[in-house]
Amino acid sequence: MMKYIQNIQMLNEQGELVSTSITIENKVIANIGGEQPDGAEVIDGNGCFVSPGFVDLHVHLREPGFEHKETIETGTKSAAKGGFTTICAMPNTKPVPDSIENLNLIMGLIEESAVVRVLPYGSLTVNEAGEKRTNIAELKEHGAVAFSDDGIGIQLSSTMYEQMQDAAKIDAVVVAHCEDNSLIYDGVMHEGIRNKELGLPGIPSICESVQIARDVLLAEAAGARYHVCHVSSKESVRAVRDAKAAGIRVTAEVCPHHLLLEEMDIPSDDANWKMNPPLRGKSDLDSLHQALLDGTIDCIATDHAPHTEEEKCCGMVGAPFGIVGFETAFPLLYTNFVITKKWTLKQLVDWMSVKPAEIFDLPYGKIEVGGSADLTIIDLNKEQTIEIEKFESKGRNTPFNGWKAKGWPIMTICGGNVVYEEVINEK
Ligand SMILES: NC(=O)N[C@@H](CC(=O)O)C(=O)O
Ligand SMILES: [Zn+2]
Ligand SMILES: [Zn+2]
Repeated sequence: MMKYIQNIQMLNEQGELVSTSITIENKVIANIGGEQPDGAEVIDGNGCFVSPGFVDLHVHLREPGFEHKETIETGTKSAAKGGFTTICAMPNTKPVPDSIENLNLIMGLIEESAVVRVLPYGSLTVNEAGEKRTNIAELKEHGAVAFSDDGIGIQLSSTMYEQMQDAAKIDAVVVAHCEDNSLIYDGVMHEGIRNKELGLPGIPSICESVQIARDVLLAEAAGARYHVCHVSSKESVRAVRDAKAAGIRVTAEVCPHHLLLEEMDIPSDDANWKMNPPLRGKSDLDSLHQALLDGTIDCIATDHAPHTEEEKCCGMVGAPFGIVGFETAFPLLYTNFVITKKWTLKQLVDWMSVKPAEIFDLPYGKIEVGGSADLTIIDLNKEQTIEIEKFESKGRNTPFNGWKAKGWPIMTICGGNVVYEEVINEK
């Protein structure tokens, strides 16, 4: 089976858009810029931009165990609509992928209902309880892409250190949600200015940065590859920057919401603005931007975290942390940072596809002959208002409802298959 995508624009090495065509044969890219082969199905790109399918190292699909929030089917349809073709699913499900049996169960569910490539994490501790260590070598052999207890920080230094030592032996990446439980203080948003105005308990930045500082030293001692989840504060940025300068094998991700919003944007005690880590101050936001530009932060990850309307209805205290991210990530970042000339399109594409794939040694994230045909066709001129009612995700929990943005994916191709196609009369 052959597909020929004609009349599309691709980024070259210099970051310029050039007109080209792409031939797909079975699951791979067979040719770039070639003639239309006989018998190929023709897809007209209408002069749109073609990006490597986005790669997201940090997502929550909720199945098994929390299907009322999201399922692998709805989560991956949401990912496809957002232009993502490879997503790494965090292990805070029920059961937790902490054993071969549980990991196999999850991989079976993925096989049954995922529309894009889902690579599951294994957990670092049994049931993400922070006590008994999992056998990560065994989990890796059975398909775990990397290891994390996302949702909760690893409190005990020795647990983290010993898992890092095991990870180093098999060249696995330890991925950390950094949060010192003794520094949460029952907070629901950033400990800064806005939480005081709203009368809500705050989470200080040290809750995150202290654990990152600990972990980079542990990673150095263990010789492990260490990746920091959702960096949110300037002190955390500094800890990562210093660690990189010291030659420690650390990488880091930042989420779109932490680049777009800060604490003073929070309009009211509304749980659609509640996520972990919280939106911090303007100086933190500025520092995250600087860190992306200077390479301290390596990539962008959505931390897509769906919850139900009932769970998010009634103020910050009591609501779970998290917001959805797949269907708004690219248009928001493109509109606010590429159109405004803060970033180039190539930088954004690198941070959303090339770099994340490299961090986990994945053979995706690039458009190259012989590579997997993972492509996202994007109409950079199409302007649309974000409407939660139109989400494929079951989650409607986002602070971005009603925002206008340009740059919408109109077709997503994963492993040669069209997994999302814009319905023209959708409006
Ligand atoms: N980010 C969040 O606010 N929530 C995530 C957990 C996590 O990423 O820490 C979730 O699973 O809901
Ligand atoms: Zn987390
Ligand atoms: Zn998460």
